[in-house]
Amino acid sequence: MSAVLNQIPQAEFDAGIDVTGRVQGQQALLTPAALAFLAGLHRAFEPARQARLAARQARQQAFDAGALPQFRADTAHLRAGDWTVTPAPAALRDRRVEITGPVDPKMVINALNSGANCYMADFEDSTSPTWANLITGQQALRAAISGDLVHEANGKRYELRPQAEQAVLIVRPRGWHLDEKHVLVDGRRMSAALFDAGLFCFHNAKALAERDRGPYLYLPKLESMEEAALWGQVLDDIEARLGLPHGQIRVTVLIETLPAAFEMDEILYALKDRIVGLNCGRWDYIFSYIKTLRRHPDRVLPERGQVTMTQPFLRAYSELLIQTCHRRGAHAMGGMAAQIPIRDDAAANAAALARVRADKLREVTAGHDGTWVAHPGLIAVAREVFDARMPGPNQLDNRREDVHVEAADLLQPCLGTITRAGFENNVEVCVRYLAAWLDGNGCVPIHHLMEDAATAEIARAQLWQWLHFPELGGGLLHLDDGTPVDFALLERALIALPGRLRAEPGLPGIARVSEAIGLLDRLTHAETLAPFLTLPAYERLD
Ligand SMILES: CC(=O)SCCNC(=O)CCNC(=O)[C@H](O)C(C)(C)COP(=O)(O)OP(=O)(O)OC[C@H]1O[C@@H](n2cnc3c(N)ncnc32)[C@H](O)[C@@H]1OP(=O)(O)O
Ligand SMILES: O=CC(=O)O
Ligand SMILES: [Mg+2]
Repeated sequence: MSAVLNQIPQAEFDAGIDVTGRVQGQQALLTPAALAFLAGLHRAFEPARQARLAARQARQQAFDAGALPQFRADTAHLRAGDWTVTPAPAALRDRRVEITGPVDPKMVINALNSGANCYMADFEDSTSPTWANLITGQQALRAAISGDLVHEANGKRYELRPQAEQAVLIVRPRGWHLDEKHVLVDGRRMSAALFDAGLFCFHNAKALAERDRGPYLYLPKLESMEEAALWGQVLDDIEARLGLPHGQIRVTVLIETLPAAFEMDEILYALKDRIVGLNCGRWDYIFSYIKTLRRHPDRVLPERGQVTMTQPFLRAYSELLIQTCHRRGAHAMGGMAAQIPIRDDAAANAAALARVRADKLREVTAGHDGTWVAHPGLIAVAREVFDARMPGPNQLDNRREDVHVEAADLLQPCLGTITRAGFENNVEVCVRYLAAWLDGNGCVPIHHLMEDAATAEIARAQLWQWLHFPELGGGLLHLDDGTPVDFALLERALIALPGRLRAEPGLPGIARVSEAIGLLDRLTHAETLAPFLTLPAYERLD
């Protein structure tokens, strides 16, 4: 890359910005220039962010009143048009295996060294956004990029492999809906998305450009083309202020909300100069299906474990994503199987790996260009499956012209049941995950499955919808053994939990279990489904 970058702008102390969090060493990140840069982003884009969040609410009101998502009439010309996105940079042409994970220094080193093609460093679904986690994560990424990151834990020293052998770094900032309460600009909380993405780009864009890379971002939880366009404006502005060439920052967008599945072409178009691909964020997508259609009793989902990617509505979503991406020259990334290695039980471990293998085989056969793994122990399985079926760096030329997905296919009801084990598992996952999250841990293994904010949201939203089913006009739901699904059932499950959890030694977040139970109880009793679990939980963090 030959572009000459301007110096990062120097700035005077900005009296309008107030940092309320304190973590050792944060001054090196939150310099006057960095803070002025963040304040500039806030002042330029906060009104537009709020307008987009209000538009989400208005759209949800229409869905609650009976409307169903549909393809937009006003953008039919974009869907019909013949255009493609800017080709991927060399570093992102082959991304067959991407490892994801939180941003603590050990994880960052392990993920970059893991042998995966890319590492998605996650400030989102798998990070509990305590101030300490955010600052430590930004420090770790900055040190990793400059080659200085080392870490010591449990008598072991962690060092990075040479840069040429490291996974390509992609960073996932938090979504539009979240605030960063530790940074106030003119007395108002700034957007968490702008904080994460802005701070990362401010400190690392130049060093990445010198390596022929750029800040590469994964953008989560978008609901519309206008939200994508807002990201486009933000990234244009970041590039202009940092003196980066236009298009240096490249993005992959997660299609993980039901409304966004109806605007995939539009989202690609809105970010045409910088988008590299779309990703099937299946867990948030299932959550969003429940949330969007929460007042449509004819579309209630069965228990979480039965909602697999082979269900017709999920198959339609992934196939439409592949077809849309490949028509536009963009990568169609697959998603995350929830199984993780099981250390102390060989048979269970083999079964978990077989589930992962089957999931990856489905993805590569359908035409995905790469996939996600949650744990280094799964890289070999994913790579083997993709290597066997994808000889080139990607399969953009697999156009999937056989796919014909209509709105009704994306909205199809899903057959299945609710068992007692399924109901109780939802309760347990919510409580255990919330307790861990409140304790600062955003990703935990529960019953040998990876649980993060997205998987926990499915459990939380299902409980709300099932328990409110009579008010939604659906009548009382019953478990497959005939037991009514009512608040008494929830109470019985909640009462039994603390004793059971205390018996498990070393459970993450055990001290916060009562608080988690209280929060889940309030969220499930509330008249309306709260848009995100992490909104009320965040008020209790730190
Ligand atoms: C819906 C979505 O958004 S999916 C994307 C978000 N989710 C994720 O990114 C999942 C990330 N994964 C994880 O956090 C973890 O793998 C968990 C919580 C699922 C399991 O964690 P653990 O039970 O602690 O894993 P385990 O003990 O087997 O780890 C073994 C080693 O692998 C490392 N490891 C585990 N997962 C990862 C990872 N994703 N990236 C890098 N290293 C990892 C551990 O740090 C540990 O290293 P060490 O031996 O040097 O101490
Ligand atoms: O972010 C990924 C998802 O599945 O949700
Ligand atoms: Mg997600």
